Amino acid sequence: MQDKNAAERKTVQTVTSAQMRAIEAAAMEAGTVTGLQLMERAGEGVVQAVLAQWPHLDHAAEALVLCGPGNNGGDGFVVARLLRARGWKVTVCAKGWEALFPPDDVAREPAARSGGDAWTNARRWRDLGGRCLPLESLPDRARDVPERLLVVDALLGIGQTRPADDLLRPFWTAWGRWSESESGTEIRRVSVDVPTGCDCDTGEPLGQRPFEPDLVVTFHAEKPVHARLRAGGVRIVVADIGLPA
Ligand SMILES: NC(=O)C1=CN([C@@H]2O[C@H](COP(=O)(O)OP(=O)(O)OC[C@H]3O[C@@H](n4cnc5c(N)ncnc54)[C@H](OP(=O)(O)O)[C@@H]3O)[C@@H](O)[C@H]2O)[C@H](O)CC1
Ligand SMILES: [K+]
Repeated sequence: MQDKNAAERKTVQTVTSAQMRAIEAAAMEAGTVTGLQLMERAGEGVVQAVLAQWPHLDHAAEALVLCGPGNNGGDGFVVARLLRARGWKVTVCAKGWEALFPPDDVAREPAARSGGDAWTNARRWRDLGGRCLPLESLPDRARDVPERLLVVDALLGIGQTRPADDLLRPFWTAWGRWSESESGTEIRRVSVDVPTGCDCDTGEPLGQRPFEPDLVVTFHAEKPVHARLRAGGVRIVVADIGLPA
């Protein structure tokens, strides 16, 4: 008789985005955790999973973190800060954070976004001297791509609701140019929580071409999209961020 626990361990818990948000809200409501703690643990989980998957990248690779306008982007700013603290060269390219990183370097703090956890982490990145370039600033020549590069997709997560082509276009355009790069360039791609351009509850693409990660690090439990990604050969890691089962 198969050990019941082993069977349980084999079954992967799957939750929908709505269930995820309810679990998160209940934990914050109960005062057992704050959104900022969850975001920090999410970023830590991504970094640990990347180092476990590709230990040779540590101290040897550069990171390009793509941050979107919401909390998925907030996770990205945490990842950027943690990798920089490990000595990585980190470039952040983002959409939706222009007020904090204006081209004229005079930060404006619009009321709209200030106060959220993502805003806090974007400011932490700025306050340690981190810069934030527009998504259109991605290196567009193969020779400008470092020998070892980690691309972090923190554009959209479980909050994506519509085609993401506009957000992904700058990346796919640059990617097309990078693929001409000399052999030996190693580019690894990791998605935070959910690949941008994927509906996490149906697994269906949102737009023409979703981000194509080698690794996805999700939080607390898989979402329905992850089984489909795993079936397609993508490595899925579930990071524990301290939420109750
Ligand atoms: N416990 C947890 O699950 C934790 C999750 N974290 C991270 O938070 C994200 C979810 O963050 P959220 O802000 O809810 O959503 P996203 O960041 O995925 O999306 C942000 C907003 O982007 C807009 N949106 C939606 N689709 C598009 C699109 N195609 N193009 C542009 N913008 C889009 C939308 O806002 P609108 O007002 O424009 O509709 C989204 O709200 C989760 O995935 C985790 O990474 C916590 O950090 C840790 C705990
Ligand atoms: K993502």
